[in-house]
Amino acid sequence: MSAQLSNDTVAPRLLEVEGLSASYGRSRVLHGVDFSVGRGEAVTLLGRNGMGKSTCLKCVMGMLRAQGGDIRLDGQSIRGRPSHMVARSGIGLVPEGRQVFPTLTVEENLLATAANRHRAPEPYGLERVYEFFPRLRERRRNMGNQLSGGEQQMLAIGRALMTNPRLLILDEATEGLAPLVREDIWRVLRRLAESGMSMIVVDKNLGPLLDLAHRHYVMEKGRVVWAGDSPSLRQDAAVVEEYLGV
Ligand SMILES: Nc1ncnc2c1ncn2[C@@H]1O[C@H](COP(=O)(O)OP(=O)(O)OP(=O)(O)O)[C@@H](O)[C@H]1O
Repeated sequence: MSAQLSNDTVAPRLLEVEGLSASYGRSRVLHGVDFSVGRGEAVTLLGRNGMGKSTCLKCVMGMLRAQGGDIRLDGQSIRGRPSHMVARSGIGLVPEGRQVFPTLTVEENLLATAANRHRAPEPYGLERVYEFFPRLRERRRNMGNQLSGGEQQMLAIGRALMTNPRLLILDEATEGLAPLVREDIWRVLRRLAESGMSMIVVDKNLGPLLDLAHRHYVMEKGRVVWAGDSPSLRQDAAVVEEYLGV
């Protein structure tokens, strides 16, 4: 990691999280978490339930106040920014539980999020989202609550894309979906990664994550206990067994 840190001083990575600590009430759940995402890199946060992955994402998104440490996007601190400003800075969240607007159509859902857009040279519009998700084009006049779970997930990803993210964050994007639908979602995420989208992915399915992501951070009780690339994690059966219980 030291070689990586010395690189960071030359050119900041896209996202740098350093010494992050956070609590819920009096209970501290993050104890100095460090991780980073390079441009065009897909990174995962791994670990069993309750280890602090979602809390890290909430702090990055400005949905929970970080108590210590720093969060930098392109070298600039975004710690303490409200979430709509974080979105406008270029971080798009696909939240756990999807949270699509049930009484808006697919198209209205997509356009509603575009209000918080980050300015980009090649902005995402409806057409570009529909290219990734032809199914959403077919369903564009349907209400959010008329969609299947998989379609809602596609819409949640489409909505995040409409903000023109520099960094896309996905929290449990395949949870509760049938295996074939999951595979559709993984396929789209691989296409996005291949298109150069920087991503943080939190998910329980290690196999597809090893194919999708370049690097991984394993969390245990609010700390990063292992960091490395996909080939190293594939080979490290002890880490997988001890911290991921697979
Ligand atoms: N709103 C909250 N209020 C109080 N404690 C919370 C809250 N949300 C999470 N926690 C606690 O914080 C710790 C970290 O939870 P977090 O949701 O970040 O874990 P996680 O690794 O994302 O796991 P999961 O996959 O279960 O979401 C856990 O002990 C959890 O019980």
